[in-house]
Amino acid sequence: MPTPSRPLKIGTRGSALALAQAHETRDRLMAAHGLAADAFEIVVIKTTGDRVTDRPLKEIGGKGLFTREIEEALSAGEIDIAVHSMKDMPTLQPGGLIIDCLLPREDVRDAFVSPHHGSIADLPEGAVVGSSSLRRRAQLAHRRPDLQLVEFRGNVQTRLRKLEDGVAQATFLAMAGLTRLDMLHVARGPIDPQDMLPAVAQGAIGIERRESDEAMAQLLQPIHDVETGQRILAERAFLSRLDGSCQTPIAGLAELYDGQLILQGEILRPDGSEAVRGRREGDISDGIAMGVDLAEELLSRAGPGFLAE
Ligand SMILES: NCc1[nH]cc(CCC(=O)O)c1CC(=O)O
Repeated sequence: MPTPSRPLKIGTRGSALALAQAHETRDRLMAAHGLAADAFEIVVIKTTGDRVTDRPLKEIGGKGLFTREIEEALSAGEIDIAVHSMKDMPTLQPGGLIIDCLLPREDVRDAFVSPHHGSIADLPEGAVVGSSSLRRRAQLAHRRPDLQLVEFRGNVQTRLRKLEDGVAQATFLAMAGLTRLDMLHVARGPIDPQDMLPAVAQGAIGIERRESDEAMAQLLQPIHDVETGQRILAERAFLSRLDGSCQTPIAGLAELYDGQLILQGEILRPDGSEAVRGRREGDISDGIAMGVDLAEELLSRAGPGFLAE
């Protein structure tokens, strides 16, 4: 347990969104345990993904671009917990580390952002759309093959400036990130998940700890959201069976209705020429099996080589 002489160290990236997520985690821990802010220290860690901003993410390659340095600090005991966007997390954590605490999930949807157009359907033929997300690029190309796609990296402010400068007519951002940054006003609105199925774990914050750290497990337990955990488990089982890397356009969303789990998944060719989509419905306790099963169905319908572009 944190004491005034030894604050609990929360590791995070330094982006505005990452800091908002670290603060949300700290605030929930403060409320759950009646602790003051000075019982915590937020430790900002620069990752490879933060350092290299001039190249598309897929060129830098490798898993955990935004997480490796943070996990190294956690393993070394330099921090006590790490706060992550689950969307950016590889399906397997390094030995000795575990994520078994998920905060209540935010809006899972993507947002359409554009200065002059209200929706994807409103975009004129041949319009330029900026996105560095392989999934969003493939989904958009599938639906609107006439549009032109350009790489769009950088933080929210950078991307908005590019829109103002006319580099592109539209882009996409996660509703969750905009909400947490109090920037929902920049969005035209959310995109229905049936039109653009979100990334696996979009909108979910996960808290990683050392597996051996029982005191931390107890401290985190009251802020864990069980339903979010069940949904993320099914989505990540789906992703894991697809061996999803950041080179592959994959979307997945689990929702709970009346104690039933509904899982939707989609894989696409990077150029959007083909999309394969499926759905499973079952008992909440079968989430992992449903994820694996849906992945296998999509793989077999897609045929060999679909994901290896
Ligand atoms: N890959 C970057 C990233 N990781 C998590 C979010 C948004 C917040 C979330 O989905 O939890 C974003 C930005 C975006 O997609 O707009």
